[in-house]
Formats: sequence, C-alpha cells, structure tokens
Amino acid sequence: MTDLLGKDDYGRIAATLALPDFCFIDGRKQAAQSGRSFASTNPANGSVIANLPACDGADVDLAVAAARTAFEDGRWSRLHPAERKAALLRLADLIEQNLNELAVMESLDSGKTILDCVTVDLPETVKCLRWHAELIDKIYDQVSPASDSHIALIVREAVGVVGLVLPWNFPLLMLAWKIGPALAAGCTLVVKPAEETSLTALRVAELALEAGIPAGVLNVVTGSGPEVGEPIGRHPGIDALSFTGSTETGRLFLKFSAESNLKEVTLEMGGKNPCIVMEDAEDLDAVAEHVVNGAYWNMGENCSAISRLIVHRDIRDALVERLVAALADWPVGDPLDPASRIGPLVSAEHFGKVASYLDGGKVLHGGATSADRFVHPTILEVAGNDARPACEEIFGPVLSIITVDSLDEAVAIANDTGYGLTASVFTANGKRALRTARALRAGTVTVNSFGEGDSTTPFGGFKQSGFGGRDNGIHAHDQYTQLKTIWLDLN
Ligand SMILES: NC(=O)C1=CN([C@@H]2O[C@H](COP(=O)(O)OP(=O)(O)OC[C@H]3O[C@@H](n4cnc5c(N)ncnc54)[C@H](OP(=O)(O)O)[C@@H]3O)[C@@H](O)[C@H]2O)C=CC1
Ligand SMILES: CCCCCC/C=C/C(=O)O
Repeated sequence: MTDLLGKDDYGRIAATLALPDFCFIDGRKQAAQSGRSFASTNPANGSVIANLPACDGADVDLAVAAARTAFEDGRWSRLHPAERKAALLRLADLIEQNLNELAVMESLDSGKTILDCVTVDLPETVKCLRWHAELIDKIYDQVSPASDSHIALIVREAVGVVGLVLPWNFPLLMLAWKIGPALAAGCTLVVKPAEETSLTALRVAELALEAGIPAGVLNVVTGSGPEVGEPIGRHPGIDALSFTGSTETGRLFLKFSAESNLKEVTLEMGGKNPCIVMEDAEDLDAVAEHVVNGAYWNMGENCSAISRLIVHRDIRDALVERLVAALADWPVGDPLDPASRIGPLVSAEHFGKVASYLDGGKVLHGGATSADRFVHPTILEVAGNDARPACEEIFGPVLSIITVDSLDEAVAIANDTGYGLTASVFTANGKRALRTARALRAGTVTVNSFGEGDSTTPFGGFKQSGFGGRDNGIHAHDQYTQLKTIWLDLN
C-alpha cells in the first residue's frame, strides 16, 4: 500500500500539476472541432482548474473513425494476447508510478478525499488493470460435443468499437472497470468521462500511448451528456456501449440503441441499498463501523452505498448510539488533507439535491452546511420506506433508518424498491444469513460486512439497477466479446 504524504506535500503537488486541456483522439491531444471549451472546477472551493474541449458529434465522429480504423487494421485486436497483456501491464505500472499526481488530480477535480484516492481509487485502478491484463492469455475457447463427422469451435471475438460513458463519482476506477476488460478483449474505445471529472481519463489516455497501446485504440472525448454521450449512444459505428450512471440516463442509452444500430448496451445504474441488522447481530461496534463505512465513504456518492438501515427494534437505539460514536472518526474537511474522510459534494447542483432530502425525516445526526458544498454524515429517522429519502437515490452521505420487528418484515422492506444493486445483512445465525442473502433481490449481497466485492467478482444490479452485462471478474469480458461458432464438416 502507498504511504500517505502530508497535507503540504499534496498542496505542493496540486500547485505544480499540469492539468489536461485537451481531448484525446487518434493518439493526439486535440481541441474541439468547434473550438468551444468548458470550465472544470474544484468542488472544494469552486475555482476553475482547467478548460476542456466542449466536444460534440463532430468530435465523436472523428474518435469513432479512429477507433474503427484501429480495430479493423488489427493493430490492437489482432496482437498476440501476450503483447496486449504486456502493454496493459505497462499501463498499470505507469499509473502506479504517477500515483500521487493522479490521486491529487482526481481529488481536485471531484472533491474526493486524497485519503480515498491514494488508498482506494488508485490502487484498485492498478489492480483492476493488472487483473484483466493477466487474464488475456489464460482464457480458452471451447469445442462443442462432436460427432465423428464434424468439429465445432465456439470462439470469442472482440465486439469491435465500444463506447464507454462514465460517471463522476469514481472517475478513474470506473474507467478501469471498463477499459481493463475492453482492452484485454481487443476492442477499441471511445470514452466519454463525466463533464465534472474528465482530467484523469485524459491523463490515462496519454499514459496508455506511452505504455505502447497504439494510437486510435483509446480515445477520450470531453463534453456534456447531450453533446457527446448521445452521439456516442446513437453512433452507427459503435458496436457496444457500456454505461455507469443514473437509471434515468441509462434508459436513454437503450432508446439511442433501439433508434440506431441496436448496439449492445450494458447499464450499471443507481441503487437504494438496504442493510438489515437483526437483533442477534454480533459486536454492534463492528457492525456500526461497517454501516458507517458503507453509508458514508466517498461522501455516499456511491451507487452501492448503504442508504437504508433496516434495524430490529430491540437493538435500534444501541446501534444508533454506536453509529454516532463511529462518526467521530470521520472528519469533514479539505479533501487534500489526508485527515479528512469526507470532502465536498461534486457540484453546487448536487449539493442542492442532497440537501433537499434532509427535511424528509428527523435528523438524528449531521446535516448540511449551507455556505459550501459539504454535507456532514447524516442519520435520518424516516416515517417508513415510502418517505422520499428512503425511496429515492440521494447519492450523498444520508442514511435513512427504518425500524422493524422481524426478519420477514426486514426482507420485504429491503426488496420494496425499484433498484437492486447491493444489500447487506448482519446476523450471527449462518442459516438465517444465507437464506436472507438468497431472498434479497440485489446483484451483490454482503453478510456481516459491507463491500462491493473485488476485481474477481461480477458487479451489477437486478431490476432497475442494471441491464445487460456485469463489470468486474471474468464475466466483464462478456460485454466486450461475442461468440462465434465455426463449424468444420469432416466428410
Ligand atoms: N450509479 C452511479 O454510479 C451513478 C449514479 N448517479 C446518479 O445520477 C444522479 C445524477 O448524476 P449525473 O451526473 O447527472 O448522472 P448521469 O447518469 O446523468 O451521468 C452519467 C454519464 O451520462 C452522461 N449523460 C448525462 N445525460 C446524458 C444524455 N442525455 N445523453 C447521454 N449521456 C448523458 C453524463 O454526462 P455529463 O454528466 O458530462 O453531462 C455522464 O457522463 C446522481 O445524483 C446519482 O443519483 C450519478 C453518477 C453515478
Ligand atoms: C473499491 C470498490 C469501489 C466500488 C465502487 C462501486 C461504485 C460504483 C458506482 O457508483 O457506479
């Protein structure tokens, strides 16, 4: 694990950091065709830190053309798997060598704490790329059950040119979750980072070229959802699309696909994730640590954040007391101070949205600071699962508490949502834990802990949290490959 530096060290890196001011198409740093640009701001103080090309459909066309040429001429897709593996490993190494600079860039751009950037986002990004790189030369194709007169090969081929549309909450890590398996599979890419947080994707594109990933393979087009995301979604030259973001925007990509070339679409979307704590849960102090981490890390700007705590009446008061105690270790402050565990929300607009939920219940702890974009970790007692904070995705550090009298009631409430991304259950009874894990309608369920799995486990949602494939694990490769049957008649 990387050692943390001091606040002044990060300040010095921030002061000397060269921030990107380009989009990256066909291996070249470019301005938008239109010449327009937009300002990227630091959420901690609202200052403008970079001006980036405000691209549109014309730039998307260029990026798709570059990606198409790179795919068809095989400069990446037809490399020997060992060569693709070596290049991806070099990219992971370069990111690791530039870890502090990338961590500071990410923090400045998104408001994420330097603590999380250095200890979670960057190491997980490197790990993810290495994991998929290592997989490239270990995946075998299949041969079907054969008669004497035929052999049928079932082979996986790269799907082609892929559009990746990314969110602002984990700019680097979500990039890695998608480019890792997509590049491993041999695809070429047109990436659209979120407008708020485009800087690290641009730096990674530069590093990819340095690592030997050929020009045209990884293109990054900056700009807004309607001006860049939609042209990607509708582009006839894009074969598959992988999106992470809100359910509302995810739906649009299905429409774009249906109205264009029926590109394959994978959607990883919102959540309203329940955490059930039963009366027999062991060690409430430890439970509280998990719940606090699950609800508040990354400011709750996390699709998998615990946002509904469904707790048995017998232990409700004791658990709330421990949650408040655990929050003493969660200082709110300057994101470049490694002591801060909570930074500002990503934008003034998002602050307004999150703060609007706080009068939907009784604030037991925390609240918003109206003068800036900081929302303190908030515990909200709500009237029930129908209360607005309990049923809408807040995407901020706000935990709604719902009290129940039985496990059946807890599971019914947990499943009473249109989302189904993650869930957790705390109980000392193993059979009860497993039965509950099976009953919860979510893509990832953790038992006596909170987490999102790791590089080896598929991540995605049930119901309106997910559609299509999965990120992470070997299963992520399904998004970026398609099956071909090759039938050989031996007669
Ligand atoms: N599941 C998750 O991981 C995430 C969920 N969310 C949820 O979404 C809410 C809104 O956040 P927001 O950033 O607006 O999330 P969006 O889903 O709108 O954004 C995700 C990505 O989609 C792009 N996009 C937005 N609108 C369109 C469009 N009309 N056509 C094509 N692409 C589009 C965005 O571009 P750009 O932003 O540059 O305009 C961004 O790159 C949050 O409060 C949270 O509840 C947000 C982020 C991640
Ligand atoms: C170290 C694991 C981080 C997982 C973050 C998962 C969030 C995804 C999202 O918000 O889309």
